[in-house]
Amino acid sequence: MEGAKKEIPMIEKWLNQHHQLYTAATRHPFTLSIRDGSVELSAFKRWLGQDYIFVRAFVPFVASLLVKAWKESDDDSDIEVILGGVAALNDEISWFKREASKWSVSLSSIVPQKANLEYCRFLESLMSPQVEYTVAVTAFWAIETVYQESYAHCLADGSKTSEELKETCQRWGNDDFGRYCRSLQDIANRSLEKSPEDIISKAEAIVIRVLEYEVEFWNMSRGEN
Ligand SMILES: Cc1ncc(CN)c(N)n1
Repeated sequence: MEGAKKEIPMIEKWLNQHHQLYTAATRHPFTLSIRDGSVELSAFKRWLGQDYIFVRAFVPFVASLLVKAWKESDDDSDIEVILGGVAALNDEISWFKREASKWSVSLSSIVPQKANLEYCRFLESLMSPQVEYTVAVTAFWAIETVYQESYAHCLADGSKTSEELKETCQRWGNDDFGRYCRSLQDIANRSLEKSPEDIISKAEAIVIRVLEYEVEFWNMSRGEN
């Protein structure tokens, strides 16, 4: 008997179609330099300070996503997965403060760079109630996954990551964070599957923008913008 042909989930399709951009975000020269042990400490510190600012802006975005999940999702477990993300962010903020003090980075005097401000403004635009849950949860998957893929690669076979940066890589590269990102991917795929064409196109455009913003974000570590 011939079995029903299974459709390729939307996110897998996009990862194939936008492979080059996805690789630019998840195999960026900054994280590759962490992986090969050649990273400049000044670049790492620049990233650390900028990311602290980003993470603070990320919290209200995730809070808005919880509201959308509560109103629009047909699966109660979505809220639990997203709440797990909020808990991880709570830990992340404490970790940034500890890590900044370890490297003598003064978080109160960090000036957000242009790429960071633009990314935070983009996050704010996604908080609008007009942005559908499907679009926002797909953006959330992309944002979290870029860090997961990038930092997991810094710990994978053949890496020469220094001992002092391994904890940073573990934060996003660990298996639990990987499972959490796969749960977000499942949520996004399920939500996309039920969505009309215009929402699917909107979500795809947002994923492309997230990947571009992530590349620009890593670029800041070079200190050029
Ligand atoms: C820019 C950026 N993107 C993603 C993450 C992962 N929460 C982060 N901390 N910073």
